[in-house]
Amino acid sequence: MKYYQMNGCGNAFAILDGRGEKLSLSPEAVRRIAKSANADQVVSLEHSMRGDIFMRIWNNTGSEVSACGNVSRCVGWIMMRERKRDTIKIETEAGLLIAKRHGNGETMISVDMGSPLLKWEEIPLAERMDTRGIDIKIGPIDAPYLQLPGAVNMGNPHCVFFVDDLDATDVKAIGPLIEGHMLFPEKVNVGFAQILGRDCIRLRVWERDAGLTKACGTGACAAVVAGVRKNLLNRSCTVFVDGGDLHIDWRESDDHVIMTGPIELERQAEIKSPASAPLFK
Ligand SMILES: N[C@@H](CCC[C@H](N)C(=O)O)C(=O)O
Repeated sequence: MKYYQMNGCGNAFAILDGRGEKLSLSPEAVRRIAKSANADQVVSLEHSMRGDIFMRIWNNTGSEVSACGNVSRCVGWIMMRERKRDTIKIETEAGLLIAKRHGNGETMISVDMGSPLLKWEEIPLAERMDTRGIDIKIGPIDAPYLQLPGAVNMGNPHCVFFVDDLDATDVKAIGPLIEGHMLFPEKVNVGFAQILGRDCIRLRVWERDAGLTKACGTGACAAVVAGVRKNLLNRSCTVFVDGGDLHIDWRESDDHVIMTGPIELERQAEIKSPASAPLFK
């Protein structure tokens, strides 16, 4: 089976091509592969009835998830190379994604991430609330230093705080507190965005079940959607993450969010089984 180590803006992945055999990974196997590859997420590729490929995704702690923006670009690139095409349909548990090569750049890929889900029950939240600014405050009750994060589902749940100074924000302390907050029955990815201009933000994301990563693609989409809904941002926006830049377009014409960014192939090998993935290292 083919095995890849790739990253999208520094968000690191171990990708196993399980199309040749029935690949079923236990949470323990996922954790072991992720640890040995130093990956944030582990992905298996399977045959698809609806698209060119089916992509199954796990966080490095072993939980299965329906969406991952950065790995969608990586899988799109693998399939573009295999099929010698510039457009690929990727089936996920959250629906069908279309990946396209962007411009002439071999490794710049755009993915149509579909429409954001914005109703409270779609996030999901535990109770009815205006998702443009949900009722969470951090700090003293009469002078919170962070409050009213926007909530957005991009195939996975996100909440996004807009902060004055990202470097002064303790993402590693606040992230886990909010990740498991009782308002989020499925837990949540927690974004911290600093506005640099109406078309430009800096973003760090404490990812659900994976911790702080160098980039979160769905997090970047969610941050722009949340910023537009608060009238802080334009619909077309550059997002500076710790591992690079992503460009996000929340299209007015069809409500779809288009994410564009780079991918990098770090290593590739033929392995006998998932158990031999660590030997590759
Ligand atoms: N790195 C991702 C998101 C991965 C899933 C997330 N941790 C979750 O549990 O929802 C991205 O690029 O979108």
